[in-house]
Amino acid sequence: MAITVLIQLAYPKALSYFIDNIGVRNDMAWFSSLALIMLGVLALQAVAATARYYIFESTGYMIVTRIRRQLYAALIAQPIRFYDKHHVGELTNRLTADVEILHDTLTMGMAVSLRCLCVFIGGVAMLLTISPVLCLMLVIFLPATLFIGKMTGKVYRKRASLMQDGQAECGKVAQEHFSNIRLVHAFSQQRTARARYAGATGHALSLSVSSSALFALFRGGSSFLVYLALLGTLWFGARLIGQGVLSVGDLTAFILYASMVTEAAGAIGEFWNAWMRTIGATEWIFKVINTESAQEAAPAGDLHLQGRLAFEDVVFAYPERPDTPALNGIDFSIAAGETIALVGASGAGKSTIASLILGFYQPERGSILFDGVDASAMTLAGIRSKLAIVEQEPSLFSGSIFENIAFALAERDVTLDEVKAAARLAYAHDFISAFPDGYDTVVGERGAQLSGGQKQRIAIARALLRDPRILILDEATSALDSASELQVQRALDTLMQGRTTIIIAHRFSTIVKADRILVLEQGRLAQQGTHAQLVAQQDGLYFHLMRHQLARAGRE
Ligand SMILES: Nc1ncnc2c1ncn2[C@@H]1O[C@H](COP(=O)(O)OP(=O)(O)OP(=O)(O)O)[C@@H](O)[C@H]1O
Repeated sequence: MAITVLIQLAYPKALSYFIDNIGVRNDMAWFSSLALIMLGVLALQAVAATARYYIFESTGYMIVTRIRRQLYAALIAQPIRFYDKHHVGELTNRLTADVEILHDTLTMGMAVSLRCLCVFIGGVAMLLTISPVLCLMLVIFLPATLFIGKMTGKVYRKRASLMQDGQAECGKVAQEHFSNIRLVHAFSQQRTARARYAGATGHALSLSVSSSALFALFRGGSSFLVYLALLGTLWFGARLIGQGVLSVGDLTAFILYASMVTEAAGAIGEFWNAWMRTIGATEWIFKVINTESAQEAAPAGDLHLQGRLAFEDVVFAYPERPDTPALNGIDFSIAAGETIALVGASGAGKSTIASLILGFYQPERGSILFDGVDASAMTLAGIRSKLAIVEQEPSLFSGSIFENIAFALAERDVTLDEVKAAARLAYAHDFISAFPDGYDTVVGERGAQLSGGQKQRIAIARALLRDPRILILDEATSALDSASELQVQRALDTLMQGRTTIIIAHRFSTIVKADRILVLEQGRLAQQGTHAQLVAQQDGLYFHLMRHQLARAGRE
């Protein structure tokens, strides 16, 4: 950068020397060698500019990648309540678009403004050496340009933050419709989807357009001031030449330096605006990176659990609905190896109990105990290393079947033999082996290339590989065909053997088989006992629920 700036600054002076000697020297060979020297210098400048461009661009990419990784790590570490507030589409947009803004500012913006600052300082020094009197002309206009830049910069910063929020909203709307594309088509909601996206992009557009108006005003105003300054210099310079104080070459050099300096001042002002825009747009990123939860979670440690679990007077409300407790004074204990069915109407709090066991949220009051020890006295990673969940709609990643099963163990590499052993126990080995690529079969996004029963058996194999002490099963409400159902049930029976199991149960057969049933009603524990004990209480909620379920089964 130093080379390019020095050459840029030397150029008008050389030109002035050239012009003033045209009339004095009449030696073509001298002119030719001077022109050759200038050509060489210009070539050197081109090489230096290329190197500068490369260094800034590549450094910018490295910084942006680093920030993107830090943001991703911070997002992944955020507690589940963060994801209740922020939509996936919004977050992916922040990860790409917001971070990208940094790249432009950090690369060309930074390179240009640093160069401009050097050119500005050097140019002012050259102007002063040529004619301090003429400099007065510029002194009147420069502060005005800088002032405009500073004022607009402040407004930009606020606007940029709003603009990025608008873009994030667009990402959220798009992602929501893409991920529910089957539903959108099935309900012929393409037009609504288009309208919602048009609404979101329209809002983002109006924010961008009003920012462009501000930018245009800044550009127009500062370029008017620049030309006004040059015109004044020309007028005043002509008078100085008439008085014999200044040569034509000096005035030419002065004008070149003056335009260099004003251009540099304008570019610095523009960079200032861009910088403010970047700060505004990236405020959110750094806020997330610096949150406490973004810090590395405590390691799992070597926790030994038998699998006893207890809730003691647990009260909990979701952060989004602080005034409506989802659980209210829940009290129960489960012995190691016991199978518990959680039953209750929709919204009674079954999934919330599972979320609290998994440490997705912390109780507001009361405690959760593992083997008699309060969960708050253990590390979350330690507790989770002893837990596994099989979801209602098993989540699979778009990688291979091997990767999806091996996902169970984050802390160490898993061998193919271990994965195969888990798949065999989950009755999944046969169908996996029947695929041409076996365990390397790619399952498609969210496991789209597998049947419901196959996905469930892969999820069961994953849980088996984890070898948990406590197992949480969210029973699928949608029925599989009977052959598939049988295989899934056999796989589940293997998985549950010797483990404490909490089932969010929907099927009669599962509920009846459980060692104990916890009946929930609007966040409270209404009843608990075995099936036989509970059906005996004919005025109880369980009796009512079962009658309802059996009547429905009869109708089906
Ligand atoms: N993330 C959330 N934010 C705010 N409220 C929530 C959230 N998840 C659930 N709730 C509310 O908490 C209450 C208990 O919900 P929960 O999902 O535990 O019920 P459930 O018994 O599992 O229901 P279902 O059988 O329908 O899955 C409900 O009133 C529900 O609306």
